[in-house]
Amino acid sequence: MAKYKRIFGIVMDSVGTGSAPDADQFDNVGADTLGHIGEFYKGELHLPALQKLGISNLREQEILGVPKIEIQQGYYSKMQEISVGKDSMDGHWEMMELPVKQPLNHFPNGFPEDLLQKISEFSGRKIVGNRPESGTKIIQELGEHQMATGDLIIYTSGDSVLQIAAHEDVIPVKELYRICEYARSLVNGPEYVMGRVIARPYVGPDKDHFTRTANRHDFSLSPTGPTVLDHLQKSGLHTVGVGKINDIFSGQGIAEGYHNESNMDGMDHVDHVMQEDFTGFCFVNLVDFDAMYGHRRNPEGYGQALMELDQRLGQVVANMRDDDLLMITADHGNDPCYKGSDHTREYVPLLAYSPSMQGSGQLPTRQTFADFGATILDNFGVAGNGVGTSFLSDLQ
Ligand SMILES: O=P(O)(O)O[C@H]1O[C@H](CO)[C@@H](O)[C@H]1O
Ligand SMILES: [Mn+2]
Ligand SMILES: [Mn+2]
Repeated sequence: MAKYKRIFGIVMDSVGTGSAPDADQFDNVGADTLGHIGEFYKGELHLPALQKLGISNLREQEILGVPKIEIQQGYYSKMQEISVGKDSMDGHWEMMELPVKQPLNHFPNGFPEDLLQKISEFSGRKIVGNRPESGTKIIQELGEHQMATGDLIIYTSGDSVLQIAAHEDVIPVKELYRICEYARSLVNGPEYVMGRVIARPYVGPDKDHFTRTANRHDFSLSPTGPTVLDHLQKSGLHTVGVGKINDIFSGQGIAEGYHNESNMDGMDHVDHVMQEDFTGFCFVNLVDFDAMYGHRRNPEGYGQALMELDQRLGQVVANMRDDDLLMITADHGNDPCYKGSDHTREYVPLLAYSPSMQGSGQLPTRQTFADFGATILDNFGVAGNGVGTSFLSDLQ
């Protein structure tokens, strides 16, 4: 019989905990999402629920305002990434035992002409932008032009992403999705292989009032092999995806899915799923940390969002059943105090708690995010891709 009947895995998107040993290869030495937010708050960052779970204990240096404590609930550690990229897809796929080993295409100098021409012909629209840029900056710069001309705003970042920004009144969301689906078909290989095509709709009257909407949609590369989610589903276990999870795995291996309007909406979905009776795995992504604060280099907003989540986590912990396991982690870093506007190559936290645990303490640092998925498979006695190492027997 499974040790835990229900496993809840919550990914705090981009909440890294210090630069990874290979950060130099990404020009990210010194990045530390949690550490720098703590410093920014000068001791006023309060995360009591995460603190009890060991969020500071897992670090060499505690988060300012969140002292290390002696008795933790459950087990804590940190995980290192082996995927070649530092995007959400890399992180989540690796957690599900499918690390991304093949480098994907990046376009730091803009997309090739042939690709853009095809998108232009398909959509009947001209293309502007075509460079790596922050999504909020580029709509401020080109949004009014788009309103006047109907041109598509296409841009990228340090990740393997092709993003299309479109004002909802000028290019309806449905049309934008169709264009993105077409663009997706162009970057599935063999010539170009990209992680994600992302629809970026926004609204607003003018450049000082544009806001992006929750109609964002990610069109990911389909998983290139079976994932932990597939293995679980094939073995008759229930799988739930909350937030971006469904997009990241192209729906593969997910039986029940929820779209999040925000982090708090995501936590409402968690509360809802916690009331359901099932045997299996609920995989949750909370993207606001990344999209609203990390890429925007906004440490104040980031800290606020962490404190809001912390309150909700306190309730989750209180509502857990004895045979529930909660694991909290992240998919990459995005230090809001770092240069640029891209993700940062960092360790991610790993917190594991069940009310049935008798012990607590530190687990060895995980050499790959895949240990997360390997532990879930081990719990249900299901064979996987053999990539990670289960820490199930350490949870006592
Ligand atoms: O600046 P915005 O549009 O939020 O884009 C960011 O979001 C993408 C996906 O996380 C990243 O690759 C980065 O480009
Ligand atoms: Mn992410
Ligand atoms: Mn991101």
